[in-house]
Amino acid sequence: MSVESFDHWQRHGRPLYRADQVRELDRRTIAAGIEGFALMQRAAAAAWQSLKARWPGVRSFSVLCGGGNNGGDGHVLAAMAAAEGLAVQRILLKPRDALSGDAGRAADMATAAGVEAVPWHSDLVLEGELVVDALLGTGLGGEVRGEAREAIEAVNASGLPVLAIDIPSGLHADTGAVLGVAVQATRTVTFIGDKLGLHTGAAPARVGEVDFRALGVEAEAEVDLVPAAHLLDAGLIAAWLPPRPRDAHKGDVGHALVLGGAPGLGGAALLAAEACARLGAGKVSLATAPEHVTASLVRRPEVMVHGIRGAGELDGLADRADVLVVGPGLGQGSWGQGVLQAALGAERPLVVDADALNLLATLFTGQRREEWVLTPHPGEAARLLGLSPGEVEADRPAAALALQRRYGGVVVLKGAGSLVAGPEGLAVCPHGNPGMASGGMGDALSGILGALLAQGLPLEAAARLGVLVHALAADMAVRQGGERGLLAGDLASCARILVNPTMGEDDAAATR
Ligand SMILES: NC(=O)C1=CN([C@@H]2O[C@H](COP(=O)(O)OP(=O)(O)OC[C@H]3O[C@@H](n4cnc5c(N)ncnc54)[C@H](O)[C@@H]3O)[C@@H](O)[C@H]2O)[C@H](O)CC1
Ligand SMILES: [K+]
Repeated sequence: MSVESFDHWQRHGRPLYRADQVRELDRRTIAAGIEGFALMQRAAAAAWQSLKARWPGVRSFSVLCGGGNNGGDGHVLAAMAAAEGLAVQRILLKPRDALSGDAGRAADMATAAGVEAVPWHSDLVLEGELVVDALLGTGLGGEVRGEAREAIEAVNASGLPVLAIDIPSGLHADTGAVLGVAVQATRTVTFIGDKLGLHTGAAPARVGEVDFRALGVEAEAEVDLVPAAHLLDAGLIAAWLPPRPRDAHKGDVGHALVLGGAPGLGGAALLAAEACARLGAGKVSLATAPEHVTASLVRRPEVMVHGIRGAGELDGLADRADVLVVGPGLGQGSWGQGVLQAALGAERPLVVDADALNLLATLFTGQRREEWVLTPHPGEAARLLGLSPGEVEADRPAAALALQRRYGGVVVLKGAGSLVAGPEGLAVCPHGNPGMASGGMGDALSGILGALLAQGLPLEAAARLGVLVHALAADMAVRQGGERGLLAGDLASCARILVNPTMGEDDAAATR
């Protein structure tokens, strides 16, 4: 299989690789005739272009070079910048005689270009307008130790903007976990294979903007590696949205039933139902405790609200719907247990969230099915896996894949860099913001997923698209009104704009 076609990319997202896969790409490229040092020069040239694009007019910078090929990239970049008249402070973590192979050649190239080598020492002052981090790349093995740790702390303490080469030093290339300490980058330029660890875990808060540069490798190294994941981007929306027939009527575009809102917990289920309606389900029903009916109808009369004192009063509702969303405000008491039991008994695709997930981890154990989407946050994921939340966060890709293997269907592991694990593999959503860490956001996501499933999207595509739209909508809402006070309703309104590609943000502003 050659590099995935643009159409595949559009429908599945850009491929992401683990460090070992990128090394394999590297090996194949060299085997195809592009030698290692030439590759290093391509990487350095790409990094230099990226630096000038982000900081045009820069006249001086410091570059910290580690002892491996990441450092080698830094040396070659220093030589290129010096050739264009910049003042470069080239700091070596390891002396020249400790460098070998391409890294040694790179150091000699910089020396030949007249860039003095300054040995690292703990009270060194970083000079220049910005710092280039060429300390550690994909060769990082374990907690950062020794002078590398000191150097990373000095970079972060400098307050200077940072261009990270390949990956911010200290981040795990596969999991995005911080291994003791990690550089806080303004921009990360990464090569050959975009890396899974740049888009999940702690990475979204550390990498700044990711500038991926293929270096022309895919042409040389027949890429028949199965990517570790796909990066979801906005192109996916247009590729997957089902066209709406001009003569459509509400029966044609799906009926979703939201089950939740136990006594005293009415808001979450209503938020899910509202998001479901906003994202285009033809009909939305809400089965909730009787005390919430009036408030729900006042808030959202388009939703068909049914007050049920227990699952026995569902009265065929589930059979009349195309998809069930169960969990928002479900509670874990007898009302919620009965409603979940009924949902599990229905022959319908399910979106399972919140307390329904907690019940799957405690009372309804051993469940596994193909036609459902589970949407745990790290705490719910930990309960479902019998791990601690810290263990889940230490390797989010592994946790997402483990959940999918155990429970089947598709699993959305929410959090910074949400992950979607399904039969087609793993997808990562790099969008979203801390404003989403507030009540109702998860309810909105489950409603969005319900709407896309109700409109006929296949399970995994609906999950990938729903997570992407949810996060992009949150980013749009933040652009419009800031992070604090971002509400689920704001997000649902922005999500609606995103799934109507003809509408732009300014059109939407005009309709408010
Ligand atoms: N296709 C490609 O992958 C290309 C990669 N390039 C660059 O090369 C690095 C990977 O280089 P490598 O020599 O394998 O490893 P690093 O330079 O990332 O690190 C090795 C360096 O770091 C020290 N070290 C390792 N672990 C630790 C630790 N826990 N604490 C402290 N120090 C540690 C080790 O001793 C070595 O000195 C890749 O990221 C790219 O930047 C090519 O230039 C372009 C193609
Ligand atoms: K680096």
